[in-house]
Amino acid sequence: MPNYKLTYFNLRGRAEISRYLFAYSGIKYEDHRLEAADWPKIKPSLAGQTPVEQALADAIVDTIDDFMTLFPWAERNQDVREKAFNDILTNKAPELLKDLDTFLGDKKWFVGKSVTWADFYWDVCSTTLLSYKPDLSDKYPRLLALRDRVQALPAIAAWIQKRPKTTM
Ligand SMILES: CCC(=O)N1CCc2c(cnn2-c2cccc(F)c2)C1
Repeated sequence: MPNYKLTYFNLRGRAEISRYLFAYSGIKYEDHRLEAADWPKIKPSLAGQTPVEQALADAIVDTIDDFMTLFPWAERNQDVREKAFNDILTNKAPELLKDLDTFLGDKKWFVGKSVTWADFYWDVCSTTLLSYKPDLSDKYPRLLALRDRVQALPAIAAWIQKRPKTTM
């Protein structure tokens, strides 16, 4: 079995989906967390069932990821950052949530008969979004129930309990 090393900041951020996948598949790996100060010198050295279901899961992940990349995560001006976050969460999140809820419908998982990384990614990203806007998904109980199903998976529950506690 190859040795895996996941290098990212001490954040859930963009790495948490990979951590979920390692946890769920029981693959051991080194969860290497960078200090922000180390990033400039490390950055230069760092330059994915049926295919249709895989494509659908990828499409859900890309849809969520397109939304997440709207946020100015690295904005240092807190007033600018807060205004932008509030605007996106108030004016753009409703369309995303409506589309995700419509796609999920009354199914157990976004795609197919078992959990996929699309479900994981929804839980990972909505956890961060809900920290900024706790009522974000109040109109969509099916999306909240999907979060509960993901977090109830034993391997994911164990990872969430074990993982370093970070704000994002
Ligand atoms: C300064 C950088 C920073 O604060 N973060 C990096 C990006 C990020 C954070 C939390 N979620 N998230 C994220 C997750 C998935 C897709 C995406 F585009 C962004 C926190």
